[in-house]
Amino acid sequence: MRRVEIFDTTLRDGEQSAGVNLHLPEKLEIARALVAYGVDTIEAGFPASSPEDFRSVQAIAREVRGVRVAALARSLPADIDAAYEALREAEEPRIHVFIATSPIHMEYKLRLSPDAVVERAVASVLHAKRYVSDVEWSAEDATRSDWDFLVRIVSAVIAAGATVVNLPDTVGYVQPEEYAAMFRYIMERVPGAERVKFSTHCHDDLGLAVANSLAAVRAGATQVEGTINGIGERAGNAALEEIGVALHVRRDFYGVETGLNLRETVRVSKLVSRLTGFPVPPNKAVVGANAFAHESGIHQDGVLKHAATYEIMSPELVGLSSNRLVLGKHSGRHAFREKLAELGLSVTEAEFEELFRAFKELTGKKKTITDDDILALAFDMAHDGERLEIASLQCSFGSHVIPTATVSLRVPGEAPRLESATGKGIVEAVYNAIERLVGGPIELLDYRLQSTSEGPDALGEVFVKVRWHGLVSTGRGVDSDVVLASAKAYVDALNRILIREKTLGDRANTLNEAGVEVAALAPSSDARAGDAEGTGTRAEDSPASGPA
Ligand SMILES: CC(=O)SCCNC(=O)CCNC(=O)[C@H](O)C(C)(C)COP(=O)(O)OP(=O)(O)OC[C@H]1O[C@@H](n2cnc3c(N)ncnc32)[C@H](O)[C@@H]1OP(=O)(O)O
Ligand SMILES: CC(C)C(=O)C(=O)O
Repeated sequence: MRRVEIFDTTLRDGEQSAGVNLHLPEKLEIARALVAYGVDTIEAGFPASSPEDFRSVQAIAREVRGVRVAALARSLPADIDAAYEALREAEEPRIHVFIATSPIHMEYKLRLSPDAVVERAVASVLHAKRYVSDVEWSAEDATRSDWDFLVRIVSAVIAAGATVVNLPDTVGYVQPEEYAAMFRYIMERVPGAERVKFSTHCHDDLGLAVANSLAAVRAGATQVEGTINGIGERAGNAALEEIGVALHVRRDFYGVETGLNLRETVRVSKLVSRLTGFPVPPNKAVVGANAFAHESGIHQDGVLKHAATYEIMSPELVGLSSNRLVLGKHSGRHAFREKLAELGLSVTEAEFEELFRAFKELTGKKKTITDDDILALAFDMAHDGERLEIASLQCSFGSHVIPTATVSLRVPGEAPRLESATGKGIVEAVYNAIERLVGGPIELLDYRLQSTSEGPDALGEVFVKVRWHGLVSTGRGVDSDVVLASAKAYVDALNRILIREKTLGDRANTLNEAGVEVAALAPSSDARAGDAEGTGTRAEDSPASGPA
């Protein structure tokens, strides 16, 4: 198979993304990850552009081994001198010189005639050749250049010693067939074309960067340039992870191979996303969070029967441990049954149908259905009414009173329990009272309050995350009164923990973050009577012990 080299320019063109500024330690970390990913060349920067870029290229050239390191330079002696200085200690240095060849760039930007551009291009290659044997030459804006002019200038730079000829689609303008035709046209007419590598470098202004790169490979290009996650100037560059996987999955079509270690794909993508602060969209090909997630019933059924029905590559190929079946409103019975089995819930056929109906109904109210939601549905079905519930709530708070809450809690199989407590705020007072009622300690890990809609009749919606009995759970409460919504959310989270303990039994311990043994609901206690925030009040009718 023909070998296609991968030229990564995440640290040069990728860093040209508006809003990205990578510091040296971050660049070194990315460079090392790129070596593990198996790229052939890392374009480490543009040394003449700033002392910081110079130092980064120098450090990568000095410290990163097992890869070719390239540095960019304009067709100016000083730029080329700086590139060489920075690359001096590289194992395999490459100087990358460029000049624009399109009429618009030559006339308005460079203010040079085509003859002068050819002269500068040749002089820059000759200058770089004094330092290194490996010189890449790029025709900036090649795709808006005259093809015969490209034949002329490419012939001249090859004669001057260029080892790689890059024909970039600098402004993301070209179409796949057109780009392929351009490569063929030039490669067929340039003397010595067989001695050099032809390279593609595409931008994504029309969303075609990857398609154009692949079209050039079909036409004979032997080097592909791009960036991880497709970051780069304007709409970005061609996404290397997509190209790498496309060339592998469709090797029957392209007949080429790369040196990429595809199992590093997700790892390097995540690293670049984290260090650049550019999130990867969930629907992004290959590395998006949903790239191997299936939500609709027909797809989930197919994947459960044979993954290849809806997956053209395995998640393991790119370094993921498995695909994901996401339960949502489009899911069907096969996936739901699989989830129940995964959660260790065994139900009769009639119960299954009832649960499935309840699940479908829930998808109309909630965007994401979690394992806890399924457990709660199963528990509700099996133990109708066996839940903690706020029976009543009385609050006293204001600008000059200590916030105090009295909560009456319905506990399965008992008379309601009653407790009062104070807090720094009224919600804390409510939570302290509930903690006394069920037996703490309960740790509040997160609390969020939002409105369900706009306008005066909007409801307060509270989300909490708590740790109790060593288990962590979220809870949700909705009410026109935000304090009551807060109480409901807290109790909902506690119910979910109780459900997990009851439904999963021993398996709950595998979910037990703290490794603490799961306890039964503790008796209502005055254990915190001396607590600075507690009133110590204990209702007379509180039972001595709670349900097992
Ligand atoms: C398509 C690409 O991605 S090319 C790489 C683009 N990357 C960058 O530009 C990032 C780094 N750039 C920089 O830090 C700065 O632009 C520098 C340091 C390189 C130059 O800064 P300045 O000297 O202030 O020039 P400025 O950026 O304003 O203008 C660019 C100059 O380079 C010239 N130029 C552009 N390309 C080339 C080239 N390939 N060869 C020679 N000269 C060039 C322009 O004509 C212009 O020259 P002028 O000042 O005589 O009109
Ligand atoms: C310098 C060249 C390779 C470039 O980045 C472009 O044309 O987009």
